[in-house]
Amino acid sequence: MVCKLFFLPSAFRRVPPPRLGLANRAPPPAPDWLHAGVALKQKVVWITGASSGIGEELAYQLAAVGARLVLSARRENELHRVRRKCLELSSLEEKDILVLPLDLLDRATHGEKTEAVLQHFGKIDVLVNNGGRSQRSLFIDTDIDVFSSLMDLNYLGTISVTQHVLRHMILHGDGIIATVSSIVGVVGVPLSTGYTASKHALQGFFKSLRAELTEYPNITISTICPGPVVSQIVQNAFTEQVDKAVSKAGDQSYKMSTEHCVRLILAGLSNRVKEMWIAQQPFLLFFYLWQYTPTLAGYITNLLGRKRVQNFKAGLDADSAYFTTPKAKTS
Ligand SMILES: NC(=O)c1ccc[n+]([C@@H]2O[C@H](COP(=O)([O-])OP(=O)(O)OC[C@H]3O[C@@H](n4cnc5c(N)ncnc54)[C@H](O)[C@@H]3O)[C@@H](O)[C@H]2O)c1
Repeated sequence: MVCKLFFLPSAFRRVPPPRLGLANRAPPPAPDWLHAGVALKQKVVWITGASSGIGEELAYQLAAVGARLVLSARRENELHRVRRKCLELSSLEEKDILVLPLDLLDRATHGEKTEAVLQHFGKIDVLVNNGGRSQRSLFIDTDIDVFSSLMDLNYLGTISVTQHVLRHMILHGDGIIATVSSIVGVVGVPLSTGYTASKHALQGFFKSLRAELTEYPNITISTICPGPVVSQIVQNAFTEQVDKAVSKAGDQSYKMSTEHCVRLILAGLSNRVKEMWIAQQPFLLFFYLWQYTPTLAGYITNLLGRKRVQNFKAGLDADSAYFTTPKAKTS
């Protein structure tokens, strides 16, 4: 049975409110039940997309609990920056953190990258499939190439690395494959049709893979579905054309802090939770509505979505438009 970890409002009342900004990142003291990350001490954890946002913060909090790390993304200099900070924050030694540049789109290299990790550490205990990009554009105005790029990166890139690592875990008989999906792996929202499709693809893929692996009870397939979290995700999102950048990332003040999200992810991973819904209200409510009352969920999403589309078309900050009257034009 798929066990979900629901982060209920009562659970949130036990931790300090999220703080904003990646710069302000010293974690507040966490209650005992969240210190479960210590179960990952000495484990070899490979994080893709470790150069910013959730992946970067995962590196810091995993280093702090003594996990040995493989840091992957495309920008090697950024990975070295993250590695230096991990060493500062922990008692890990240089050999405990491997910087391994990796492009999720370059699937031909994923086998040799996996071999490089095995050569360095001899094993992989946890793979965190975190690298990915979002989308901010209307379907009607978006090149089909953007949809292809989103699937190549978020879906095919992820399952390609997974396949190589899983072969090793099957030999070893143990491990965790954790994939950062999204709230849009469960619900549907406007302006992110291709992104939502790629995360739904991951959800379906990993549900099926989990069912294929019942002979290996010690291999855990975990999907992590965050709501909005402070990161570079909107800034890096695809738009109407593959090479067109988002003009302005918009307000992040309504999002969960990266530190808080990652602390909850570590609690889930330590307990081998198979699906995690991690969000502040009102986003958490949306998971429940889409899961249990989809007709009502669709009705509410259409009401909010209509406003979001109108704001987007008017050049306003569509992401904060759910809650506030947007003031700033995005371009
Ligand atoms: N921030 C949110 O609100 C949110 C919500 C739900 C899910 N997510 C998911 O969380 C994950 C991390 O995103 P984030 O929010 O930290 O955003 P981010 O943009 O800060 O980080 C994304 C990471 O993916 C890496 N990446 C992008 N393309 C890559 C490629 N071709 N090869 C290798 N690495 C690549 C980036 O370099 C970066 O390290 C993503 O899968 C995203 O879909 C984010």
